[in-house]
Formats: sequence, structure tokens, C-alpha cells
Amino acid sequence: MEASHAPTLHTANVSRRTTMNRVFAVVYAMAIMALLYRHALTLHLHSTTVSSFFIYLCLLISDLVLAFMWTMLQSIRMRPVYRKEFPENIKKLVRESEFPALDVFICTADPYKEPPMRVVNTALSVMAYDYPTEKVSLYVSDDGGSAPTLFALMEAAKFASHWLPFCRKNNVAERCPDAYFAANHFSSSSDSETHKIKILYESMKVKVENVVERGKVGEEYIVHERDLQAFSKWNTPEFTRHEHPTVIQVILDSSRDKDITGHVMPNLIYVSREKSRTSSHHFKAGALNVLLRVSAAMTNAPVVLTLDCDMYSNDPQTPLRVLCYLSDKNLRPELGYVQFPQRFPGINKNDIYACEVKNIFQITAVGMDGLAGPSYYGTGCLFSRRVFCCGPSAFVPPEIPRLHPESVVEKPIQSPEVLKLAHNVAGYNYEKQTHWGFKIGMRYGSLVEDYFTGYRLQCEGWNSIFCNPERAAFYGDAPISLVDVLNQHKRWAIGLHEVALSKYCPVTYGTQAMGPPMGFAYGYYAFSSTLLIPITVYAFLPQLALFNGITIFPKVSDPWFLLYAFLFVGAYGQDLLDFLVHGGTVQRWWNDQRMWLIRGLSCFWFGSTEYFLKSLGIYTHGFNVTSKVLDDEQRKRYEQEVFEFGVQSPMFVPLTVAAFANFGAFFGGILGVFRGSNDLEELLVQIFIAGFGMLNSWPVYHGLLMRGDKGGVPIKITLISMVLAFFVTLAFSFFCEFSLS
Ligand SMILES: O=c1ccn([C@@H]2O[C@H](COP(=O)(O)OP(=O)(O)O[C@H]3O[C@H](CO)[C@@H](O)[C@H](O)[C@H]3O)[C@@H](O)[C@H]2O)c(=O)[nH]1
Ligand SMILES: [Mn+2]
Repeated sequence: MEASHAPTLHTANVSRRTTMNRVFAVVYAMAIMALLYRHALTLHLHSTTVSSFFIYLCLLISDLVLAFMWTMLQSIRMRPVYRKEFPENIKKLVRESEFPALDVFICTADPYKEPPMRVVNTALSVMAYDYPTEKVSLYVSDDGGSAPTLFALMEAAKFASHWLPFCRKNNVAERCPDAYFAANHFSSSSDSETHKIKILYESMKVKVENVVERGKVGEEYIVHERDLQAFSKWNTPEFTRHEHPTVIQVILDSSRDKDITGHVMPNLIYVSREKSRTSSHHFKAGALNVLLRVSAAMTNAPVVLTLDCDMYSNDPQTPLRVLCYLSDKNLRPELGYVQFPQRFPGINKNDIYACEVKNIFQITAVGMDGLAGPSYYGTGCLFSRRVFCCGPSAFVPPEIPRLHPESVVEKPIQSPEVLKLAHNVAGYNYEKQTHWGFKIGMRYGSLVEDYFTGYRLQCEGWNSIFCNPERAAFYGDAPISLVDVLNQHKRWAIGLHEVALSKYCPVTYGTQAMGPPMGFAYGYYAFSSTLLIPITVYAFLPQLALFNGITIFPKVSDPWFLLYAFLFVGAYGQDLLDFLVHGGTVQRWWNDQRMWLIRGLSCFWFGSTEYFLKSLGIYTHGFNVTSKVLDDEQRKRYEQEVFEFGVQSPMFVPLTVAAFANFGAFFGGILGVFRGSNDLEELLVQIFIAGFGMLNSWPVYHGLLMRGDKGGVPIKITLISMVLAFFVTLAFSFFCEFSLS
């Protein structure tokens, strides 16, 4: 009766580090002021030559960028919040018949980079949610337009009729079959039921992989007339992945299909939107908008879950957990979405490529959760469908009343009217002259459509929640080779540029719409590529100066030295602390900061360049899908925690040049000290920086020395880098000599 007796659905605790963070921010800010003052002094008093002016100016600009980024980063340290949910209580408060229906979207784009068995496992893990089955609908978007993917899903549907009752009956925790069978639940003592289901799974897998390998669905695999009709669409030569009509196939219909125990099955719908070479499809954002409309036409559930094909559900209770927030009307009236972190079980022990991306998926997430809520991470996010129709108090209806978020679908999903509308809204011409991608739906204009969409939704006034249960709600795949990681980050860098330099720049537009803390939190990521300036300057300038015996930092006995030491140790120490508090290890943190430097020298440069080439109309970039195929040999090297260079990527060049430069400067500088031409006290800071650079370049040295191995630095990259390192050093020496005389 009284609200106070109601069982708790969720709690939130503000971090105990909040006060400490704020005090430290004030102290650190003062140190930054002092540093800028010193820069002004040096530039004024000591830049007597062109070269020294150039050096001090570079250092000043670098430190200004660092100070700017530091300022924005503070927003996420002001009020981190940790939440907990109690899904066991939800059924005490909300009757099961009142649970909202759930539409799940799964995106896939390429059957060779994203094996259909991976998609199948994701789909099965969600179909087996502990949630009223008739309320769950799955929509798989296939941008690869691939018949084998459709085939795989049809096979998955058959397998599901065994798998879902099996999970229910045995209360299986891992509902992703691959994860379940890999977890070694049964060795010798495996009972016959488990054994049978495993055989069923294996035979499906063999069939699907066979079809994928052949690239088409052989007639021997098609049993039903209905399936024959579906696959006949691929039988025309005009059907290619870039040019084809819409394919919508209802694989499971909950009003009709039952599992082997007679229980209903969820809806399962395959969607491959219409494609044409002449119009733009907006990559994943476009795919999701098609799913938003197709699902509105067919089921129009008020809650929508978006997943990438490589993110399977690891916890069948997840929808109940989300209901704890969605059903609490007092929490945040403008609650738009609940985001889960991306977690990756396959990363190696010390996470050499920092694929955990802890800074984004955990530290920033709890930081923003204490403000207006986290950004959208593209996958593992449950939305209220209403958010896609503009702000909480500024409703922009979709152009067709039947797509209205509150409209109720009364016709069965396979009725001609419903199918006709679904096909209509999946066409590439449909969005012309509509608000899709600009005012409603997922937002276009950035390769990080997730970040951009979350940002725009929050600017419109929606709030979000970060939900980070102990048992991961979703598990995904992270890239396991360096070039894949760098390409992924390069794509993100391009996408972030597209936001930073648009009229929606978080620092201007965002701070106006949401206030400075949220604007800065988004701004930190939007402007992350500017870090290429300080990272590059600190990777080369002190080293080149050291090589030439030029002192550019205060000597150890100078009181200013303490300021530098404090700034360095303070920033690194706080970063380490944040990392450890969120379950990291020192080793992982070291690798994370190393990847940050590596990205600064590669992804940020190449991403920025590609962005500018594109804005000049010289070059177009697309969404380069990350490969999820796991090569055994590669995985073995990855497990040994050895960096994988192997391919001739230009992004390795700056890393290799930096490795040479730091090596040369470090030993050159020390040699100078022994010879007596260098003063140790004056050059200690630079020797330290070069040493630090060398420590961070360790994987590159290793890659240079094991060139025989497939993962070594290719000889061409080595030679180019050597020549470059040589010329840069020479040019710098000339520059100094020339301007001194
Ligand atoms: O034209 C496209 C391109 C991609 N995708 C899908 O987008 C997803 C993400 O692609 P992936 O190559 O795995 O990119 P990641 O870098 O791993 O993804 C991160 O970054 C993306 C933005 O760049 C977000 O969309 C993702 O959710 C986020 O996990 C995959 O399911 C793809 O199938 C499409 O559906 N259509
Ligand atoms: Mn991915």
C-alpha cells in the first residue's frame, strides 16, 4: 500500500572518491596555470633564436592541448555513480502480462568478416531470454545481403525449438550455445539430453559453415516450398550485395510457431534492406533506421534492444534488470535508454591492445551516469522507442501514423498489409524528404553513429542509465591483431572529427544544450584526435633536442622541475588509480597507456588526414567492418601477448620511426654524458622521456627483431622508417645549427 514498503528495484551510490577528485582537480588546475606561466616566461626570455622559439612554441601548444583535454576530462570525475539493480523484485511490482514487448535488433554486414554462426549464436542467446516469449521479436539486419546468412537463421530457428526448452528446463545460465558448449559443463558424465542437443548444434554448424563456404544455398538444403521462394530472390544475376531489392523473411512467427514442448517461440525476422549503388545507405545507422521502421510496422514494441552480431547475451535476466529502471517513473522521467558496457571474454591476460577500452566503457560511463547518463555504445543498449521521435517535450511524429511509437499493430505480422508496409519502409528511397537520420531515428553524419546518436538524444533532453551488473549482460569479440585495432580506432577518430567539426560540436552546441559538464564529457571524445599534437611532440622533440645536446626542460635542481614531476606523476597516477578502482591491473593499465600513445601516433594522424581529405572531396571513407574471424595461428600469437605487425600498414611507420628516434636519443644522450659533452642534470628530463618512449616502444623493437615470424615488422616498413628517422634527425640538426649561427 505505502510506497515505502515496496521492494527496492535499484540503488545508486555516489563514488567516495568524488571529494578527493574535486580537491585534486583544483590543485592540478593551479599547477597547470603555473606551467603556462612558465611557458610564457621561457618563450619571452629564452627564445633567442628561431630554433629555440620553434621548440618552445611546440611545447606550449602541446601543453595547451593537454590542458584543454584535461579540463574536459574533469567532468567525468566530478560525480561518478555506481548502481545496482534487484531484478528478483520486479515481478513483485509488475505483473508479467504488463511487461512491455521487446524488439531486438541484430546487425550484420558481411558473411566473411562476420561468420553467420556468430550471428546465429547471438540470436539464440537473445531468443532464450527469461522473458515472456510472445513479447520478444528479433530482427536481423543483413547489410551483406547474403543468402547463407538467411539460411543460417532458418537453421537457427529449427535448433531453437530444441534449445529454448532445453535452457528453460535446465535453467541454463549461458544461453549462447557456443559459450555453453565451450564452458565444459559436461565431460564424461554428460547426460544423454545434453549430448543430443550438442549433436544437433554440431550438425547445424557443419551445414551452415558448408553453405557459407560455398557462398550459396544448395538445393539439397531447401526443404520447404516457402524457403525455396525466399532463396529464389538471390537467383537473379542482378542480385549483388550492393544492389538488390528488399528481402524480408519471417522465419519464426510467434502466433504460429511452437517449440518441441508446444511453447510459443519468439518472432524471428530477417531483413536485408534495399540497396543501390547510386544512393547512400548510412552504414549501420541506416540499417538500424530500417529496422526501427520495419519493426514498427510489424510489432512496434515500446522497448528496443540494439546488438551487434558479435555481442551475445550472457545473462537471461537482462530485460528484467532493465525493467527495474524503465518501470520506475520517479527515477528519471526523461529516461531514454539503458546502456550496458561492452565486455570481451576473449582478450588476453594483460590486454595488450587495450581492447577492453576501460576508459570509455567503464570509467567514463560511471562518470557520465552521475550527470545525465552515459553515451550510447552501439550495442547492448535498451531504448524506449519514443526517444527516436525527438525530445521528451518536442514530439516529431513519423510520416506514417502506423509508425507512430504508440500505434498498436493489430494485424498478424505475415498479413499482406503489414508485409507491404514493411517492404515499403525498407526501400532506399523511403527516407528522402523525411526527418529520418536528422530529427528522428539514429543520426547520420558520423562514422560513430552510436556516439553521435546518444549525444543528440541527450541534447534533446533525454537521460540515460549505465547498468553494469557483476555478471556481464553481454559478451562481444574484440579485434586481436594490431592492424585491426588501429583501423577500428581510426574509424572512430574519423567519426569523432565529423562530430567535433560539425555544427553540433559538443563544446559549443553541447554545453548550451546540456550544460558544461555533459558538453565537456562528450567533447573530450570528440576532440581526442587533437592529442596527436602533444603525443607527437613528446615522442620526437625532446629526443631530437637531446640528440643535439640542447636542454629544453628545467634541470633537476631547478624548482620548476618539481612542477613538471608533479604534473606527470599526478596525471599518470590518477589515471592508474581510476583504472585499478574499476577492476584493472597495473599491467593492463600500462598496456592501456601504451596503446594511447600508439593511437596518438597512428590512428589520430591517419584518421585526421582521411577526414580532411574527405572534406576536400578527394577521398571517401566508409565503415570498414572489423573482422570477427579467428585464425588459430593468429590467436595463438595473441595469447602469447606478442604484438602482431605482419601486414604492411602505413600506420606502423610513425611507431617505428618513434622507436628509432627514442632509441637513438636515449643512447646518444647517455653517451654524451659519459663523454662529458652533455650535462646529466640539465638533460635528465629528456633522457627520462626518451627512456619512457623506449619502454613504450618495446613491442616495436620486438617486432623489428623477429622479422622471420609472421607477426614481425615487415622489412619495407623498417626501411622506410629508418630512412625517415635519419632524415628527421638530420633536418633537425641542420635547423638548429643554421638558426644558431
Ligand atoms: O554498413 C554497415 C556497417 C556495419 N554494420 C554493423 O555494425 C556493427 C559494428 O561493426 P564492427 O565492425 O563490429 O565495429 P566496431 O568498431 O567493433 O563497433 C563499435 O563501433 C561502431 C561505430 O563505429 C558501433 O556501431 C559499434 O556498436 C561499436 O561496437 C556490426 O554488427 C556490423 O555488422 C552494419 O550493419 N552495416
Ligand atoms: Mn564490433
